[in-house]
Amino acid sequence: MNNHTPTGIKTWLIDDKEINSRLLIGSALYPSPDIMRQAIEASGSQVVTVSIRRQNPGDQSGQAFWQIIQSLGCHILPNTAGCRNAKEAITTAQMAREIFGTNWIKLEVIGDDYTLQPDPFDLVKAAQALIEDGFEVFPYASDDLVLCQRLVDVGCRIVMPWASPIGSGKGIMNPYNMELIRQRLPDTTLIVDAGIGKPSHAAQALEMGFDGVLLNSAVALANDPVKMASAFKYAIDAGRLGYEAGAMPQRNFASASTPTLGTPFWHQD
Ligand SMILES: CC(=O)[C@@H](O)[C@H](O)COP(=O)(O)O
Repeated sequence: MNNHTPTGIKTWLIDDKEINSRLLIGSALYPSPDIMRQAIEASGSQVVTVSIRRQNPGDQSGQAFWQIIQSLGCHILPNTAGCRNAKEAITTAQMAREIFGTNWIKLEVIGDDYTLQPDPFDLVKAAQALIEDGFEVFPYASDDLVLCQRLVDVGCRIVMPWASPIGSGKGIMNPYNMELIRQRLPDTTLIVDAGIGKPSHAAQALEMGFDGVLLNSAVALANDPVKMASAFKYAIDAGRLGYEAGAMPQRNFASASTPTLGTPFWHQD
């Protein structure tokens, strides 16, 4: 089977689904539903996260939005955005499963309103309960190694540490923490979720060996969301190719790239 995309990027698996793009994209904050559609198409993403608390496909108000999402043919990743404890998140996830017909859930349990930092205690509690209930849980976590490990311990096959707070656009705040999480959880699918502001931030995440990136604000709030979505597509492919190619080791000293030994050719007889 040829598992390469036209750009040379290998396909990968999320759960049992074969996916071409390593970009997962949000569906909020766009200037209009049509710009959202164009941006998602330009991004090449095949996984779109939707908030059940903000956009109910059963409501008349959400009908146009939902029709666009369905027409894209992407995998839907419902999220529990806005939930502030395990009980709310579990109930929201169960509603999402019925409405969207998927066992995938992006689990958000917010612990602090200012930073939108996840509540680590209720996050692990909710993740465990949802996994026992048959969900594929995509937990939004901070860049804390022990929290990510606990999520794996309770059965998460995917963990999504933040780069920086949601909507901040600051990129990877703590590269050391992120490198540690990648090294210590080599068998876990790790997706950087939140805080990505520029295509170079996303490329950096992929170069570090993260399996994918989930973002929303950087595209939706760009001056030209469609062009920015396209920029992220190329950046993510570049970052992944760079990771697969294996970067040269860094050195603290210079090493001439042009050898200067021997006689210049114009002095040779
Ligand atoms: C849409 C969504 O799920 C966000 O909550 C997600 O965490 C992305 O964050 P950014 O908007 O910072 O990319």
